[in-house]
Amino acid sequence: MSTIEQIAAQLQGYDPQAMTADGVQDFLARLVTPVRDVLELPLFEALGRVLAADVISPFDVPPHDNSAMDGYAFSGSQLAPDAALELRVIGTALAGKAWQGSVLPGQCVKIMTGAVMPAGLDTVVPQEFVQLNRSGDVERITIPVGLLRTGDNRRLRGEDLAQGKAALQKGELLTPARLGLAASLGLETVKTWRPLRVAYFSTGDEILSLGEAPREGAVYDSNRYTVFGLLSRLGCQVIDMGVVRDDPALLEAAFTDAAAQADAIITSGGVSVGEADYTKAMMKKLGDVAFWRIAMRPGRPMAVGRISSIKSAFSAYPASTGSYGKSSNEQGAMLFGLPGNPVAVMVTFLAFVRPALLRMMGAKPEPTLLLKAHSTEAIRKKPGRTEYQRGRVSTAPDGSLQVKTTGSQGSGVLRSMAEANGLIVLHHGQGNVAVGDEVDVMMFDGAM
Ligand SMILES: Nc1nc2c(c(=O)[nH]1)N[C@H]1C(S)=C(S)[C@@H](COP(=O)(O)OP(=O)(O)OC[C@H]3O[C@@H](n4cnc5c(N)ncnc54)[C@H](O)[C@@H]3O)O[C@H]1N2
Ligand code: MOO
Repeated sequence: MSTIEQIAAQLQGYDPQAMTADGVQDFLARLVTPVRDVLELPLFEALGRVLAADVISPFDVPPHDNSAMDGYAFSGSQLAPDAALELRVIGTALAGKAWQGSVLPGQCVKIMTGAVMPAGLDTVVPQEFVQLNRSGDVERITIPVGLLRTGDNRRLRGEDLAQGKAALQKGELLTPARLGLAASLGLETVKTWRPLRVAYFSTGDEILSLGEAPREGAVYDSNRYTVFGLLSRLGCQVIDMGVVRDDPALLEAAFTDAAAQADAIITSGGVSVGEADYTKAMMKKLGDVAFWRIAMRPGRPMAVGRISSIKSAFSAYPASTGSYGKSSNEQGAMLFGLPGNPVAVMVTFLAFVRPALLRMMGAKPEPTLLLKAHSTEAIRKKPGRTEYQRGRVSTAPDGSLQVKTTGSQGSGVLRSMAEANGLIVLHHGQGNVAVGDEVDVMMFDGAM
């Protein structure tokens, strides 16, 4: 049994001609396998990579008890419930330099934010809370009654992170905050999974590459540019293979070449029922591929599977950024055969390909965050399919979120996609939307 057949057999009621959006996600989650090669990267090169191992804190953070305020450190056991506390100031503790000496009852030390707490002291009174009395060289403070409790304004050693504990976990994407956290532990490098290499090409005789003269019935290729952008935002290494004509020999060369170098291949076009389409036939010949009709709009037809990596003698398509060697995927490269229509490409990428690639990158799977916004207009929707409508979320005068579609929802209309900041997700069972109804929105956020 092929892998596709095996997964199909595990799923109840699998029907390639009637897939739901949820069913596609479930299938893909079973089909993809994560990369295995680990790279140890300096922090400046690790942004957007996925951790291949927990980051263990080599010490307590903060390393000492320290003050959270500019003020006076003292022993809180002297606080009385019914009397102000008067203390004599015997020195100053600066940040970066521990204060030496012992502090007796009735004494305190002026302290700066971040400075190490002097031995035996556990409480800090912020300077604006005290009354300062000076007589000659002697400084005294009075702390009003009822203002503080023992331990106030002191940050405890190990309060952020305890030595030996995981500060970051395997499978987490390295965000700016996580890079900062790793740096705060003094770590110069982190272990990450190697980046994914993704090859993509557009198919169709009517597709022009930029620089070609316009001709009747032909359109400029936009899909390679949107796919390039979406992949780059994900931190993938992209391999642009151009436009491939609807010719069996050219298609075979493109697929086998892509499979030999990439972890995944993304194509657009040729997955519907058009007559002069060799694309589907070639996918079938070279791989283990399912052809789906998905109950969704846009993005109805899609092909998914693996293309076996027959080694080509040489590659005409070197990786455009860096090189981490050949694909190590013995099972062949994942294939995502997206429909040709420009918006269908982007929607199927965001809904299905992106989560699948994140899994391949070794990232911990996280459900897509949907936020709720009130629709400013009525939207017609038939139950029985998932619709992704291009919309713009904004803040309503009452401070709540509202969303409006950005015009024509035709699956070739990129302008309304370019104006949108998210996709309104009208779920499978959902019907018409009335003005003011709450709808779910998948925000583009960092994805595009
Ligand atoms: N009888 C049926 N016809 C169609 C069906 C169907 O179910 N039954 N599905 C429709 C849907 S939905 C879509 S989407 C398309 C998908 O067809 P293909 O994947 O075979 O794509 P093409 O026919 O090659 O192209 C569709 C459309 O998109 C334009 N295109 C293609 N590639 C690019 C590109 N790289 N840059 C810009 N534009 C591109 C192409 O010119 C066509 O206009 O099939 C429907 N038909
Ligand atoms: O749904 Mo097709 O994928 O409309 O353009």
